[in-house]
Amino acid sequence: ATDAATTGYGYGTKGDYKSLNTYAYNGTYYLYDTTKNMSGYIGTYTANYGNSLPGSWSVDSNNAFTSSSQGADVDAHAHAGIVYDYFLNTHNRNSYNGNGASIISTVHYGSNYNNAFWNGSQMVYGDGDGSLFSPLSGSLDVVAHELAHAVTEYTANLEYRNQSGALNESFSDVFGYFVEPNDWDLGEDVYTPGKAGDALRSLSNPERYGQPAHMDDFYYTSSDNGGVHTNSGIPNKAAYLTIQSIGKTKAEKIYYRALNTYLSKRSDFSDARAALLQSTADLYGTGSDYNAVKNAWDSVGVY
Ligand SMILES: Cc1cccc(C(=O)O)c1OC(=O)C1CC1
Ligand SMILES: [Zn+2]
Repeated sequence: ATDAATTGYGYGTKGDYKSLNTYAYNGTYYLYDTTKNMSGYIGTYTANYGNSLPGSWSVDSNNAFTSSSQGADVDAHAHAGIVYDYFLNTHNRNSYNGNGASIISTVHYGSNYNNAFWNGSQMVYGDGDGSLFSPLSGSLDVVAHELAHAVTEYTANLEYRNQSGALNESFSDVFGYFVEPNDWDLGEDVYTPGKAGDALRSLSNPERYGQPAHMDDFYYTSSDNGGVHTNSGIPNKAAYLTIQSIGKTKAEKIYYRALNTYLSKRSDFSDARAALLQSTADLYGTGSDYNAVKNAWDSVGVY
């Protein structure tokens, strides 16, 4: 059989041209990227609107993934490659397990499914219902958010409930910003396609989308695993203040070091403050950067 790594192209869900790392096998082209220095590969599949995973390979007959139904596939594949490159180039981490594990994405999951998630083995994206969300792989910060859940699982493994769960969510939102730092919003590219200027969450103004930005407003609830998508506003605000003070380059190093070196499954907000202060001291000493991190967590009422 003739088979080889190829370069194809396609249009994302926004109609934007994207070059794609594909693979030719027996005259069919696959969203199968073997160009990275991984023991595995980056592969994109489609659930064909069903619920079985990973589903079937996303393929094309002429290496041009240009049909409208392929937009989500194109975005998931291209964005996964960008996020892989970010963790390797910025943090010297080879994939989510640090050892080149395959990055698998499945798109067209379910019907009008307004969610995206890491299921412990792979990323899964719904197409959205066209009102609340457009296909969720269309947003780079969403893909980074999901892959960051995998990184967290293989590092601190923050338990997905209460404060440790809100930290889990916050680290995913913060790495979503680090990968796509052109705004403080999360999911804005796929959230409410019919309405401009809004987002799923905001790091700079969590309150804008119903999240607390201070411990005084911590939301005690049994829903959403103890409000993990709500209370993440508090560490998110601290991250925003930190990045504004010490800059993205230093901030992303202390966030990665805290997650990879100091945090563990039951860590709470106070542990995150301590872990980020220790990471700052390790990397940059206890001068102005250290005081900026301290002030950020003081500002959100976490000591
Ligand atoms: C849209 C959505 C629904 C439920 C869970 C998640 C989740 O992955 O926690 C989710 O994705 C996000 O939050 C990403 C950032 C937009
Ligand atoms: Zn999440």
